[in-house]
Amino acid sequence: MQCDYHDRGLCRSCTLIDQPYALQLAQKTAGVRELLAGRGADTRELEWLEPVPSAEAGFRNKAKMVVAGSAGRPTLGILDPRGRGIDLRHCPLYPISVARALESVARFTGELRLLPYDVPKGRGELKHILLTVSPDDELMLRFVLRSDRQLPRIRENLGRLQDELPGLRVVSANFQPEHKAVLEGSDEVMLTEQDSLLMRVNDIPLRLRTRSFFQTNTRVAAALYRRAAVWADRISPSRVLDLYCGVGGFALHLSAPDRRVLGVEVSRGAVAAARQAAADLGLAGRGPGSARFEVGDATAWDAPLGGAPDGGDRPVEAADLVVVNPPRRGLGAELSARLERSEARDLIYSSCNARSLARDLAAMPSWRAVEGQVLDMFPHTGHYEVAMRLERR
Ligand SMILES: C[S@@+](CC[C@H](N)C(=O)[O-])C[C@H]1O[C@@H](n2cnc3c(N)ncnc32)[C@H](O)[C@@H]1O
Repeated sequence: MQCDYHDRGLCRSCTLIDQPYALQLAQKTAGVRELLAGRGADTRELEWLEPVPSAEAGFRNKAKMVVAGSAGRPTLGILDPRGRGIDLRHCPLYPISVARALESVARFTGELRLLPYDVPKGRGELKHILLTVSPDDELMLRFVLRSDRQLPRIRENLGRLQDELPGLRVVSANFQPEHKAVLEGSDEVMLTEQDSLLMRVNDIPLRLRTRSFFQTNTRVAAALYRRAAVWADRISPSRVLDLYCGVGGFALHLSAPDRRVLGVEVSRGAVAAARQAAADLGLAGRGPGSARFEVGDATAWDAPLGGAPDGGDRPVEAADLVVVNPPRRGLGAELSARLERSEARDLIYSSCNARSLARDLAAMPSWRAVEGQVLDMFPHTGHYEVAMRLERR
């Protein structure tokens, strides 16, 4: 893929962009095999499935843009080493609809003369623009501001931006008052009535709220959830536990009339969104065919899963199939130990960091890896997703 920003030395985020895509994919596949084999995971019976490639351009569903420049002529992109803005609004990783929307947003903030936050001087109001696009080309826009001073002006004029961007469904203002390199703060106000973006993935109507995680490459995420669903159908579990469930991508793809699915996630907004999607699909409740979501720390989760033979609740360790999809840091010692002594017979581990995956698998010697697949969620970088199916030895 060719990128002007890269060729002109303005952006170096895509470290592998000069390598042909097929080579990138082959290196990722070879890299994960080597890493797992070298760290003590039981991979003797591991069969690798064909890797899932990504589109080379237009695959990222979320743009996280630092705003800099002047009030009348903002830049949306990154900062150079001296804190000056580099405009990346036509970055080829984003779909055309995102580039168009960023044009409109830049014009809008310029017309309102919202002063970009100046990092070296610690002055200004507008820090970041966060824009997410759904598979139906609908948009969620979040203004990250230093304070609420400019909020009334944004509110008053928002109708103009909505007229220009008919797909703009969700708009919010997030406040990040501190002078530090953090993308967003903990306070957020909605500027539209609609508070979640419909993210239809494989016909499952997931809902994304403002501060929740969503896989950044929607098409590859769709392949990941389909892969997990195929594995689950083969395993045919009656109780599924989805730890680190986010807005419910795995849990809702794995639901079936004879299964109870429980998702656990630390973010309240994500759990609310997952519950809404479950209700939309008619999966609310606790019985067979239900998908339930609870707020909790996955590493310490001990609420009951439901479905005991006596009609009562069973401990969570009694899940037949556990799905884990942790952040880059992985499961850690505590959860690895719980999975090691759990009653579960099957485990699906989806990881965006093969190093922490390898460490966790080495800490769970009673599990053997039987199938694995690299899913290239992040082309042109060294990162990738890897999905593993494990069975109790
Ligand atoms: C890689 S994302 C996976 C989300 C989801 N499985 C999906 O496919 O979109 C990791 C998720 O774990 C959540 N998380 C982080 N630490 C957690 C913890 N200790 N307990 C539960 N959830 C946690 C994050 O909020 C995030 O939603």
